[in-house]
Amino acid sequence: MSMDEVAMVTDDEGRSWPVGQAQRAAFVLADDDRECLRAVARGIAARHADRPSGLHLDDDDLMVDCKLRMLREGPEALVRALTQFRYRSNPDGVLLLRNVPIDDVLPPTPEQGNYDGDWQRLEVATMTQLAVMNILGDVISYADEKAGRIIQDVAPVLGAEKRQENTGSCFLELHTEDGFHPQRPRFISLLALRPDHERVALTLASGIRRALAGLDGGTREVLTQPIYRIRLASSFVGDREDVYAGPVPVLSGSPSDPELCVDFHAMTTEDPEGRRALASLRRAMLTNLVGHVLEAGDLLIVDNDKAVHGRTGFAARHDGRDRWLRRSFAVPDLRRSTADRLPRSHVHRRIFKSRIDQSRADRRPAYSND
Ligand SMILES: O=C(O)CCC(=O)C(=O)O
Ligand SMILES: [Fe+2]
Repeated sequence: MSMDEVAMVTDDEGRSWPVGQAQRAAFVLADDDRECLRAVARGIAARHADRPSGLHLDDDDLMVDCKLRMLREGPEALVRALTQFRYRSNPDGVLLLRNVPIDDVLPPTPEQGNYDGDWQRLEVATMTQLAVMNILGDVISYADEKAGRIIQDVAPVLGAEKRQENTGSCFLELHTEDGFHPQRPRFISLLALRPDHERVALTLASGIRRALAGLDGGTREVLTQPIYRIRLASSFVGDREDVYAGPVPVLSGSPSDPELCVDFHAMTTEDPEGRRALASLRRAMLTNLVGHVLEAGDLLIVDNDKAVHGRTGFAARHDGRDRWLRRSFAVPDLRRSTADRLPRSHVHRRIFKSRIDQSRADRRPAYSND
């Protein structure tokens, strides 16, 4: 799509919304900076070449190395842009990096949504993403989700088309990532290895800084009340539909520049005013959408405190060349979750245990379905 073109998005209620270009917040790496970053990634990979596959990437020393090498040898303009985004965010709450290095030869898109091959076959993409995330914050993952993988795969899974999670391929409603989690990510990155065949899957985002102007004072006030509950994502609890976190407010922090935690699919409230306020917020956020069809080498960073994100539908072919993104998370301070991680691990322990698990466990999880 060109800079001027405006796409339309139809949500799952059949209403259409215009989409601006996420490219207005794009940072395009110069070719020599891309090659510089590739060399940084390969250097890190070479020093950690012996790491086995599996949960190989969950190691403090690897994260230390990523940060150090990026600061010492990475492209200065990129480190500057990432650091500024960390401090200041921007009106749309997204930063699109383009011309990011990835591996020349890619394995087939994983059919079951998880890449189980050797990480070394994706060493450039893997270490580039970790290098970027280590400038934005402290990398974290969640044991409940995709087995706690530090880098997760986002690919369409046969039979999951209608799911409101990243294995699906229907319209994915706007959401804060893991808004129900006590240590939800501050930043999410989505690095594209392959776009969808027809290049119609628009990754969408909308920033609260823009949407706030569309909300009257009364609505803002209601949204700051802790009256909302969020259903835990199916990626955490499987088919259970009755596990909720909260109550929480939708808006918090500075009244003029608030933080946002919302999910237009999984959030509910019993309060009628609260429901009206949520509907107004959804309209305001859909009025301020930006979107981008992620191409190979595009890395979209979402500020998960300032923006919601989602995706339009697309058709998967299951031919090994379907859309394939890789995702990772960062929090501002890993130490906040010390009690919930093993020493030197960046994987947060499970927050959900089924009733059967609980009868075996001594310690209560943060949420349960009791
Ligand atoms: O597929 C996309 O573009 C976004 C998926 C998503 O919301 C996620 O993986 O968190
Ligand atoms: Fe998401």
